[in-house]
Amino acid sequence: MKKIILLGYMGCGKSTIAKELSKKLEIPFIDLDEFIEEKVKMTIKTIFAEKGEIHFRRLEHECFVELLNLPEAVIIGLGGGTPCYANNHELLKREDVESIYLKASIDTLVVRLSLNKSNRPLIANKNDVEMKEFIATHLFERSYYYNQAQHSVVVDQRTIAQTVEDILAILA
Ligand SMILES: Nc1ncnc2c1ncn2[C@@H]1O[C@H](COP(=O)(O)OP(=O)(O)OP(=O)(O)O)[C@@H](O)[C@H]1O
Ligand SMILES: O=C(O)C1=C[C@@H](O)[C@@H](O)[C@H](O)C1
Ligand SMILES: [Mg+2]
Repeated sequence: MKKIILLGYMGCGKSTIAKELSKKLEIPFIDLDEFIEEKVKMTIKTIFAEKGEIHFRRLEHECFVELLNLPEAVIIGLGGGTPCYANNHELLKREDVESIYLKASIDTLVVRLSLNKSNRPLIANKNDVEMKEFIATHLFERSYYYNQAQHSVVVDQRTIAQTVEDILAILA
């Protein structure tokens, strides 16, 4: 069965949008970050701190493949970095998936992330000015991978409900 994959930078709204989409489509939603945390019984923050990012990226790839191999239809919300490592971006092009990039501007990301950054290890220790600089560079580096998705929707100035409608139109 087809998998619907939502991807994009931290804070673009993957988890929020996927939850709503899941209600509308009556297809279960699995958040890759949460799946990883449950599997190894550690938070992402602790995995980064104790095992390092390379270990996390390997685990993330294995878990992503495991979810793609599930027999049933599911909505998968990727981690912010998932498409950018381990050739995961190639998996976004598979025929049995619909991959959708939630495209947010730097300003949108700064607003959304400044509200809740403590659980996001890559930005947890940055002030607002450092965070904007970091996001600008990082988003530029990552855009190539995000743009490998089959579809993209701009999420700036859109409510959660509007973005869900935009995605439903793509899937129709
Ligand atoms: N229109 C909107 N669409 C989606 N999220 C929004 C919107 N407006 C505000 N938000 C908020 O943006 C924040 C980030 O959303 P969310 O946690 O879903 O992002 P994410 O892409 O899953 O991030 P991460 O990669 O860190 O898991 C949340 O606090 C959410 O409520
Ligand atoms: O953008 C990233 O590289 C990350 C995003 C989060 O979803 C987590 O997967 C982790 O904090 C790394
Ligand atoms: Mg999320």
